[in-house]
Amino acid sequence: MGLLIDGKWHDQWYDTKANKGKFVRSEAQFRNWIVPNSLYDKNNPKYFPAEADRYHLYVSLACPWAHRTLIFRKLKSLEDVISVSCVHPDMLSNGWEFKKDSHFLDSEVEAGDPLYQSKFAYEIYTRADSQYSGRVTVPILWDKKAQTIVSNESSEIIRMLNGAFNTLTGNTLDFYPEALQTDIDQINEKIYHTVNNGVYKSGFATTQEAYEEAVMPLFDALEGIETLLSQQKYLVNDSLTEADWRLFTTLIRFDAVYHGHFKCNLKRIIDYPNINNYLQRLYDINGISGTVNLSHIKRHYYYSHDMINPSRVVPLGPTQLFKGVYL
Ligand SMILES: N[C@@H](CCC(=O)N[C@@H](CS)C(=O)NCC(=O)O)C(=O)O
Repeated sequence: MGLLIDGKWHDQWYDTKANKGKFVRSEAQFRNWIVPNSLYDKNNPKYFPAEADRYHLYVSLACPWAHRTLIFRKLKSLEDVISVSCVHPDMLSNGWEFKKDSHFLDSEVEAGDPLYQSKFAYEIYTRADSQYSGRVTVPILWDKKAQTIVSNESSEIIRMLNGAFNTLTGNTLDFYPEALQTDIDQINEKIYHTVNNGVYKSGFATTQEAYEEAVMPLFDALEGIETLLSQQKYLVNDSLTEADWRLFTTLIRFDAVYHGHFKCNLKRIIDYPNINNYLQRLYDINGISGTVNLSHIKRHYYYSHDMINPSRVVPLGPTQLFKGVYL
């Protein structure tokens, strides 16, 4: 675990001392946009055109943020338009690595860096900006033509995948429809702070206060979601939207890693009947179960974060991913 400073790799853990034991997530730095051809303006340096076989996604199958982008690639029929490859689940002193390892092969996503045969993900960042300073995170949306990073912010990548490539794929499903955008933004904001990032704030906290400050709102939010889902099918009424997929990637990891490893153990997801039915509904959508790789998920968290789990022993359970789905 580490970061780049002026293009040089430094091995260091998150500095929670500066924030009274709290984990504070840094902002992603590459924030360009792939836009539909009708909106493309070559004079705007932030805009990239929607083209087939031009972009590559570097993901970790363990990472909930990267998982969002894999889901959108699937939902929006982009498998033949945007290529993908994944890092090894162990994120150690060199950060994410492109190691091929027969124990962690995935049936859908190839391992490694097929474009440049890099050893480490930080090489992708320095290829885009040789003086880059900051964290080396996944997902990375890479432009093979301009040889640069379009975006390393999952919430924005999924918006691009949702809307920019429709004329190429003919897939016009819309998970961020205009009429629901205010509601989606509102629920996203709450769930991001309390749940998506809430599990990390709990797990990476280095004081009791910082931990409790994160874990209590997390479970309040889960109770609220459980109640909401007793009245409606999805987070925004009965429409399946981006908000559901953003929540899904945290929920699907919860009982396997966040409950134990991140000390989010007031309850398990399996204890919430409505959330379980909801998870089942999402998991059963065509192609989604194939984006969930529990062996990468468990190995990554328990093995990489040795300051939380010094023995690096990976627990065998749980036996169910959620109610009714056995591992
Ligand atoms: N804002 C980013 C966050 C991505 C992120 O933090 N990814 C984690 C993996 S789950 C990572 O790569 N962490 C490496 C690090 O922080 O050094 C997004 O949503 O795309």
